[in-house]
Amino acid sequence: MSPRQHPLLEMKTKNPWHRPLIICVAIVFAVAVIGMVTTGVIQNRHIRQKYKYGIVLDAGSSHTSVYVYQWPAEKENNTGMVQQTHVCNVKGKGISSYAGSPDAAGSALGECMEEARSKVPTERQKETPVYLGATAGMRLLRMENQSASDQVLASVENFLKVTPLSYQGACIITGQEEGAYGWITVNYLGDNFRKAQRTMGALDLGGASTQITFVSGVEAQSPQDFIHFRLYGNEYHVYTHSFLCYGKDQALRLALSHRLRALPETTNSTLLDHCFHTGYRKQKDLSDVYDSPCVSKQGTPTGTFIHQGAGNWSLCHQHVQGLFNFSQCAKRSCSFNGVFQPPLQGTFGAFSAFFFVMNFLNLTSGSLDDAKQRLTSYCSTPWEKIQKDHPKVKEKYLSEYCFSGTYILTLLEDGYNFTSDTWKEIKFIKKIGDSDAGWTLGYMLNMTNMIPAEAPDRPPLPHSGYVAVMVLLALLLPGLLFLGYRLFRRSGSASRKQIV
Ligand SMILES: Nc1ncnc2c1ncn2[C@@H]1O[C@H](COP(=O)(O)OP(=O)(O)O)[C@@H](O)[C@H]1O
Ligand SMILES: [Ca+2]
Repeated sequence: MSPRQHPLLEMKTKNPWHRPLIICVAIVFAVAVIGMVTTGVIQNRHIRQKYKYGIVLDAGSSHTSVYVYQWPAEKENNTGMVQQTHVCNVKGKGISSYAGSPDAAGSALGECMEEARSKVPTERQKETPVYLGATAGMRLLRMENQSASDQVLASVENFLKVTPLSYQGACIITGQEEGAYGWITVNYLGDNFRKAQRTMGALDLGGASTQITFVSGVEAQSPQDFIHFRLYGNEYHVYTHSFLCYGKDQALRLALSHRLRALPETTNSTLLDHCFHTGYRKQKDLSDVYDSPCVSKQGTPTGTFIHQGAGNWSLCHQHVQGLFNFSQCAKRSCSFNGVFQPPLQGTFGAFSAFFFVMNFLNLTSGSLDDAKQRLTSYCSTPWEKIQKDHPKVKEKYLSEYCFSGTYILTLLEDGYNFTSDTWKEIKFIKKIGDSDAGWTLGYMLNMTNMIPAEAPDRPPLPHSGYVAVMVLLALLLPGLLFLGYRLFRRSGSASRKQIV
């Protein structure tokens, strides 16, 4: 008998699981899966593309840099999310050099501000905060001439106020803030706060001041040198000290003034300098040395002198040591000039001029003894050869690297008390990831309240993980249904066969 003729089989082939129905169900499932996958992907991309922006101007003693930061709008309290996307170095000197023509200080920022603005999408510009922080150059100008410093600040303020960005203020930050924000930057970028892991100390060397900042377990001897932070639910007891006049440019002036004192007061006398290369010879203005509150002077020395190199590292080292006072220390332990410093603890990130100089001299790795040996040979290299070997390096920097390298070794070893053993704990760094190490990022994080005192509540899965799980489930579900259907069919046809 043919199956067609069997009445029971006739009934089976007409059950609700007909082919058209299966096709319909399959289409609906396929559409649902495509819908879920698309939603997941679009949702994810949407979040990744929505950024917020912030701009910080670092008005240093030697020059101004404009930093642009960006972070995903919905993740601003997650550490590691803020990144530097652009930096622009303003042409010319630092804003404090405009003391004689304050009106020009603001407009000098024009090109870089335009460049920075172009990095921010137009629709975000109105809400993008702009901060200007001035450091030691302006601290010195304020000490010398408060009204000139006020006028320079007013000039940059007037300029920044009229940009389409959200101007938040221009101020001279304290040395303590400069140190603390540098420390926040390196530890934020290292993700040390969120992971509650050991923090890294921060060493910043500028032209007019230098900062040392690290976590210390020692009780505060001088409370003004300690700051307390509560970040992501953890407590940090941080020592920080800023030495005004101990940036490398002011230290060089101080060193020159010490040597000049020993010279006869006739004009154009020759100053033999062991921190400069043999063959280096330049006529300089005395005012270039003395025009600073960091250098003590009697009267206002005018005229010129001949600055002549005599490249000898150990004599230069001795001379540089003379810039520090190591004898007086009324506290338990000191760095120099009677300033309390607890024992060094942990690793240190050394940036800004610490990095520029040590990187140029190829001294970012190796031991302290190696560094001294290499510097000895570098300082004794004739100026002519140095120039020939580095034709593209700015002459001012090039002529000063022997002094700057010697100053850095002396500051770190004799000043801050690093030893041959602890030398390896110093990492000379320029950037962490894409962001420069420096105080600006920490400053912006603080001003925008982007580091919470308590760890934010987090969903158990990161967003990408959540999307991945959802997509996986969406793909698995129809597969399982199809499998179930096949099993159901198979058992159905088995029972039909039995009936047949
Ligand atoms: N390529 C370089 N080589 C050597 N020194 C550099 C280089 N670039 C910048 N510097 C120095 O880094 C220092 C930066 O200091 P700056 O931030 O302007 O001052 P401060 O922080 O004291 O206000 C200056 O002494 C500047 O000359
Ligand atoms: Ca600086």
